[in-house]
Amino acid sequence: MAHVNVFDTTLRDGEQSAGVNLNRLEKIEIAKQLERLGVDVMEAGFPASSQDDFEAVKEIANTVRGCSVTGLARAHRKDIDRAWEALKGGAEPRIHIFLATSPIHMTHKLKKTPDEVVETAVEMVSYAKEKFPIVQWSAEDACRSDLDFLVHIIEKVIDAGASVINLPDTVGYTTPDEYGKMFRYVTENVPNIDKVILSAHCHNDLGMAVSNSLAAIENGARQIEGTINGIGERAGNAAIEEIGVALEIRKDRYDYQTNLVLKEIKRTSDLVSRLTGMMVPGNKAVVGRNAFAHESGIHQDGVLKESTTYEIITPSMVGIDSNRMVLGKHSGRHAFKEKVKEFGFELNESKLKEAFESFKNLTGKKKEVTDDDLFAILTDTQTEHDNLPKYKLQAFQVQYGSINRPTATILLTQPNGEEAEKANTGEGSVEAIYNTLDDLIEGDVHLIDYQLSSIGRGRDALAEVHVQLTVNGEKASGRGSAQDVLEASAHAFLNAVNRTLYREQQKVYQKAQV
Ligand SMILES: CC(=O)SCCNC(=O)CCNC(=O)[C@H](O)C(C)(C)COP(=O)(O)OP(=O)(O)OC[C@H]1O[C@@H](n2cnc3c(N)ncnc32)[C@H](O)[C@@H]1OP(=O)(O)O
Ligand SMILES: CC(C)C(=O)C(=O)O
Ligand SMILES: [Mg+2]
Repeated sequence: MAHVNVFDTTLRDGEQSAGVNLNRLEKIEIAKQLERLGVDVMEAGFPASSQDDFEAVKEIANTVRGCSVTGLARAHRKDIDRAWEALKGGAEPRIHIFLATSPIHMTHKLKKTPDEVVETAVEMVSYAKEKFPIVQWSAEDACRSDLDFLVHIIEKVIDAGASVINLPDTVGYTTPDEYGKMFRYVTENVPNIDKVILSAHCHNDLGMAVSNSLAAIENGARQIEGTINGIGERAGNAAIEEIGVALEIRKDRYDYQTNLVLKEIKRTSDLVSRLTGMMVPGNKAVVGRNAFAHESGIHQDGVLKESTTYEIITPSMVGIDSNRMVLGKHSGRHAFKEKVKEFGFELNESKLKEAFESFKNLTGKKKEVTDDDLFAILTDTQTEHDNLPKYKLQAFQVQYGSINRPTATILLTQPNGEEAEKANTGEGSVEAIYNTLDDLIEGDVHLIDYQLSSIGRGRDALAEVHVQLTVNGEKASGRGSAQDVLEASAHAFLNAVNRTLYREQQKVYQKAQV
């Protein structure tokens, strides 16, 4: 099995993401985590670009011992000198010099002829080699370069002392087939190519960075460059976690290994996301919030029966505790039943049906039904007495205006099964509801205490109301939850009244037993 080095450039190309600016301490924290992740080389920055970057690269080089630390430099003596000052204390000082080789870059940006570019590259690699034991040279914009020119310049820089040659797809233009062929061509045509490691560095402008990196490996690359979460210039770089997991999951096809500790992926991803402020999209491969989440009933049923039906990666492999069954509009009974069990409830068939209906009802109103919501539904269903005569809210309407007295109209099923409707007013909407319920309920009911809280957060969080009443002089408490505060208030009131009804019936039953 061939070994592929992982070269992480989160702290250099990743930091080039528009809007990202890491301070020294943040860079060091990420560097320590990259070491834990098992990368072989980390590019800590571009020392000549600023004093801050210089300090960060220096501190990382002097601290990290588990992998090689490198820094970027243009083909300029002063960039190379600065890089040496920053990196010389490292375990294995290594420099990364780049110079563009495509006609577009040479003509318009560098304003140099191809011969001048070869001359500069050779001169700078030789100069760097006087200081650094390892010199990596990159042919910037390699994919839009003339292949025979690439072969020529690569041969020269190897002779000048480069030990790693990187062929970047700087603008994310290439396809896997083309990128693979470029590596093959270079391998077959550069006479001294066996003296170096070939490296792939892909950008994601056309969404092919990971596929291109894998194609490069299959065609001779023994180092892949990328970033955590795929952050980087423009649309980003190849995501290292995706390449690492693809090599592992498809080892039937890719006979290569890396030193990556896959279990560290989740933590690394979280840390990079938090410190850079680059949020990971929910559907991002391997580390997205939904990467191990199942919402549709058929998938949930399949995964509950056998996880491999719909999961090709085990969450624990990348440091995620477990998959997630998201209960939502598309979920079915199997997953719901499982959640009921997980929460420790034992519902009989009719209660299970009732709870499932309440849940499905809620999915029509809320984007995501959270565990807290579900817990509330299940607690309500579990603690509701079956088949007992009770008051049940059928429908209600509240009219509220800043200048009118609020009015509630309520339709209720009574314990005898008949329906009754009434309307009344109050100082506020809740009081209007309670006054109306009072009119509809037999007996003397007084509200002693009312408390409102929300279950979970966000605009669509469920409301939970707890009340204390006296019903015919007896204290009773009640609880109700609903998406609407007024509906939760009505449920809580009726819940307390129904509890006193239940107590009455228990007393009658106990007397009959005696
Ligand atoms: C593909 C990549 O990701 S390359 C890395 C890109 N990263 C960055 O640019 C981030 C850090 N960069 C910086 O802080 C600044 O650009 C600096 C400090 C490096 C240079 O700043 P300035 O001196 O103001 O130059 P500026 O950035 O405007 O222009 C770049 C200059 O470098 C030259 N240049 C570009 N690449 C190279 C190279 N590989 N070797 C030598 N010179 C180069 C350009 O031709 C231009 O030269 P000119 O001034 O003679 O026209
Ligand atoms: C500096 C080089 C390697 C680079 O980032 C690129 O070409 O994308
Ligand atoms: Mg790049």
